[in-house]
Amino acid sequence: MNILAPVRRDRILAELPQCLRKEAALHGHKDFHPRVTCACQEHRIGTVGFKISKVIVVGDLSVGKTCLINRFCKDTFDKNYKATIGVDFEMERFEVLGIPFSLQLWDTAGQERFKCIASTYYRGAQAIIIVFNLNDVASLEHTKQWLADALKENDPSSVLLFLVGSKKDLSTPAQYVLMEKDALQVAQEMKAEYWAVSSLTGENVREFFFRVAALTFEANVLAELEKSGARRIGDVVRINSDDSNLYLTATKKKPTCCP
Ligand SMILES: Nc1nc2c(ncn2[C@@H]2O[C@H](COP(=O)(O)OP(=O)(O)OP(=O)(O)O)[C@@H](O)[C@H]2O)c(=O)[nH]1
Repeated sequence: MNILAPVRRDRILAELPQCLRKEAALHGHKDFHPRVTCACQEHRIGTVGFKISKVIVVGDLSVGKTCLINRFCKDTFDKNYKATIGVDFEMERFEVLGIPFSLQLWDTAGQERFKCIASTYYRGAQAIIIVFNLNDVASLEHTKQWLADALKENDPSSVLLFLVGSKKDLSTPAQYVLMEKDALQVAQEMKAEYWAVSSLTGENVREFFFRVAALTFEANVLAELEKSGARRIGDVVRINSDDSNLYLTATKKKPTCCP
């Protein structure tokens, strides 16, 4: 029996959402990777692991991490500051290329005194969102330390990074241009994708989280296909350590559309 309600109609991704700035994008492809599209079309998406991805949101206190998550998940905005104590958690459900997919969004505390509690939740993230305030250059400088701390608990070669400037509504266009120049440079050094958002007005919030969902989904499916690649027809399977080899033979119809 399926006890989950259907995914909201406005959480369905049939195409790859585009980046904000090509200079600092995780990749500039227009579509999902062909292997991912193909595997989803044929429902060859294997084990369940990749259908949920853990995402942690880190950054200085009061940069707007909680407001960012609340704008996306609940479409609310609170102008009063309430510090996050340790961590909070939201689960957001999507459908990507016809496949149900969820993001676990971990909102962590920026205040120093709660940081050690929050950091115990960093492990096992597939994506790290590092937030800074577009009107506070110190918060941008601190993003490098936030990233270093988060990466101590994660595999830097497989985790996706997003650098997000918040409170865009408070910047004048001239201030914004200056800040963006520095932020793009930091994003390029970190190999992160850059976004600028406002949780007050909602500018770019939905676009940003759709991009996070799409890219983590894509990375997960590719990793899953990579793992199961060892079990493809024609591959050598080594048994024990006695040098005997077996070759997998065709037991299933070969996929028709895979590159
Ligand atoms: N104008 C404006 N204010 C914002 C925006 N986002 C957040 N704020 C305000 O900034 C303050 C801090 O926001 P939070 O989301 O609680 O900050 P946080 O990063 O979660 O803070 P910690 O939990 O201490 O780490 C609140 O008063 C929010 O109303 C925004 O986009 N525009």
